[in-house]
Amino acid sequence: MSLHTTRNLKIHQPENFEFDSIPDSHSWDDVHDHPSVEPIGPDAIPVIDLNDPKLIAKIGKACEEWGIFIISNHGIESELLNQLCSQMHRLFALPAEVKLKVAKTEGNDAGYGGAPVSHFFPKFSWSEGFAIVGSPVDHAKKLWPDDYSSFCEIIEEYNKAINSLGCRLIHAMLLSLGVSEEELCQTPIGDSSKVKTAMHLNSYPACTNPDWVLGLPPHTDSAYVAILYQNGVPGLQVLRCKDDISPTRWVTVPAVPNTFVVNIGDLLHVLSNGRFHNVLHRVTISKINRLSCACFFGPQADVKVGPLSKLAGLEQSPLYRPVTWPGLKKIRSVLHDKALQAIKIDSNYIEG
Ligand SMILES: C=C1C[C@]23C[C@H]1CC[C@H]2[C@@]12CCC[C@@](C)(C(=O)O1)[C@H]2[C@@H]3C(=O)O
Ligand SMILES: O=C(O)CCC(=O)C(=O)O
Ligand SMILES: [Fe+2]
Repeated sequence: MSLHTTRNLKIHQPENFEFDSIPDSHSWDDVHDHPSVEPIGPDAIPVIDLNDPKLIAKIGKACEEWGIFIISNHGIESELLNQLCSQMHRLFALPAEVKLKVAKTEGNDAGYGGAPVSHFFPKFSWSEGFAIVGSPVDHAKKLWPDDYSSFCEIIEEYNKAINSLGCRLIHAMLLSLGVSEEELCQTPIGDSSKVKTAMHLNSYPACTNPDWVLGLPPHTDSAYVAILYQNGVPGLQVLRCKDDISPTRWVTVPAVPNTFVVNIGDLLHVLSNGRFHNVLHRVTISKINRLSCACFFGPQADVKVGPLSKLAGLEQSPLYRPVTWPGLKKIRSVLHDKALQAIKIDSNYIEG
């Protein structure tokens, strides 16, 4: 079985995944750096019903204490989710040489390849990804010259549905921070015309020997927030730091049918002046193929995001300097997990 890196994309083609003993290139030394635990007792990840009368308080608490929660009763049809899943299957089942026609290129987020964050790690991730920014039509035409429209239609329909869900969630998050209905539109994030989305489709091939491989290395997302659909197979884990009861541990996020996982990214941590937790997460692998679709909500390219003046006022001084989303991604591409430290008010990092 040959292993190869394709144009430095840090991905391997699915046909190369069928080996029993894991090659050193894919075998991580630190998968078991902390124990993996189930989401029970104090580690039960909050599940929030979108129709809960106490929605705002519950979302606020989950964003502060966890940075991740599961949302039920979201109103998105399961039929649409099944269609999204079939399109993801269809995409990742294409031969490697076809997928490589839409490989990511330097400086461009969109296209087929590994996650940019994987470049900071010495080992390969057991996954392939496809990022969609704006319309996927040009890429879809290259993938399926004779039938690209079904993919584009499903992506567009899903994008609309997830956008309105995202706006409702962001609205609730801002209210929980004490921003009033009137003030919402004056914040960069409360004005939905200033929010843009990007999608990341992930495929994690089944692995016969999954104990030392990782689907995605530990990372935070750079956006405000991500909404994740998973195909019923668990794999996502979040880091919970040492507390009175337990040591630092990886908590497995359950894959509850008909729910979405919502997690806080760096920009909402900045906007909330550190109140919302930008949760560190990773993906483990199992003997079943897993598919997921992460939808990232972030500001339009020219919008600068800093701590809300309401939160960074007299009592608490602002912790971070304002940044744009591309600006933050660029700093992350150099400093990786030290990026937020670099935009702290008291840091002397100068963007190059
Ligand atoms: C719009 C985005 C958001 C990206 C970059 C670009 C497309 C791919 C996204 C991810 C997905 C996987 C984790 C991450 C950290 C990565 O490496 O690629 C994300 C990154 C970010 O959160 O910045
Ligand atoms: O597949 C998952 O569960 C998580 C994916 C993820 O973290 C990402 O795309 O940023
Ligand atoms: Fe992520």
